[in-house]
Amino acid sequence: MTKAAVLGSGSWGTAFAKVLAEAGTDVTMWARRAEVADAIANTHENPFYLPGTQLPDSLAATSDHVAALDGADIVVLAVPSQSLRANLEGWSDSIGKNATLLSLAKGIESGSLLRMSQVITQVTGADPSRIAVLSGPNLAREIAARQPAATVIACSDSARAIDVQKSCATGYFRPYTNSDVIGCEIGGACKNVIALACGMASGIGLGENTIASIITRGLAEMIRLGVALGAKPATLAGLAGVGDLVATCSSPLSRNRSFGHVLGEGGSMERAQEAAHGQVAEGVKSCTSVRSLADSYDVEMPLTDSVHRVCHEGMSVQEAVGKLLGRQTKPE
Ligand SMILES: NC(=O)C1=CN([C@@H]2O[C@H](COP(=O)(O)OP(=O)(O)OC[C@H]3O[C@@H](n4cnc5c(N)ncnc54)[C@H](O)[C@@H]3O)[C@@H](O)[C@H]2O)C=CC1
Ligand SMILES: O=C(CO)COP(=O)(O)O
Repeated sequence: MTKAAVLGSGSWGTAFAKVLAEAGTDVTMWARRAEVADAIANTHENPFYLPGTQLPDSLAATSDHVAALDGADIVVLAVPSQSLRANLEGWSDSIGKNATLLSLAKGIESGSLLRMSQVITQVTGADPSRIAVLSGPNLAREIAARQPAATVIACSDSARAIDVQKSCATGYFRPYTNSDVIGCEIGGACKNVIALACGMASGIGLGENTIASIITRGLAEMIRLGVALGAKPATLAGLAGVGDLVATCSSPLSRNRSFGHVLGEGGSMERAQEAAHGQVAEGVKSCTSVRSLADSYDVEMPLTDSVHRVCHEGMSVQEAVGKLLGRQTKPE
């Protein structure tokens, strides 16, 4: 039986641990706070991040990372992007030498501008062939309710991708393998930024034409950056690109879209943060790192730049809209 450790017990870590357990994998979750681990282990619910969802009895939980990692074939990294490095530094020595490291995080590290798989290689020294990424239209609450969805598992080693695929395939969760790690990571990080833009647009009362235009031009930005970094355009036309963009930009369940909506309504960053109830909206930090990454490759990303200006330079959403539409006209 495949054994997995899920490190991070937020909404996606918990929902994905449930998927793994329901696919027949032996799963132990790690939570930073003992009260979260205790609640999962004793009440089979995570009242802090996924209230109301019954978790499988077989799902174990602990706040001791050494115990969670003991014998794990698959190590699922389910903490937010900006805290992955610091966490991994503490976990690295306890990770099995042949374990597959599966990243769930959708962001680009601030400062270093590294993708999550690159952070993992840097901290653990693991060969890139051991690192996999899972990304797709996977809003945690819908997956927890067993609503059908598909996803992508990207790994340069196809045998490992297939092992991970088998560990999480269920009657409602359909993972596809892909060898394009860069494409999946860029899709996941960029769609959060574009979802913030869609939320901002809906917050100031704009309708579906605007949202569709942002999604489509956001996709163009994502493809430009991805291709510059070595991604395949087909990956970004798939579940980890278009698929996740559509889900995140359209759903009120998205934390990024909701965060942008509050800003569009005229709320402050602090108000938007409060409304997120302690959950992460990755695009708020990644808009800056994606923008810097794009700059360093001479890639134009005007929507991403506008999201950065609204979030971090005090530009109003109205001003950002005016600036975007005032740009020189050009061919599609
Ligand atoms: N929630 C969702 O629907 C989905 C989320 N993701 C991605 O998964 C990643 C994790 O997101 P969620 O589980 O949704 O986040 P969350 O905000 O629900 O929970 C974050 C988890 O990380 C922990 N955490 C926060 N800062 C930490 C730190 N410094 N050290 C250790 N643990 C820390 C929290 O205690 C919590 O357990 C993010 O990159 C997100 O973009 C991907 C797909 C779906
Ligand atoms: O990544 C997600 C869906 O695929 C979740 O998006 P949010 O982080 O915006 O909720």
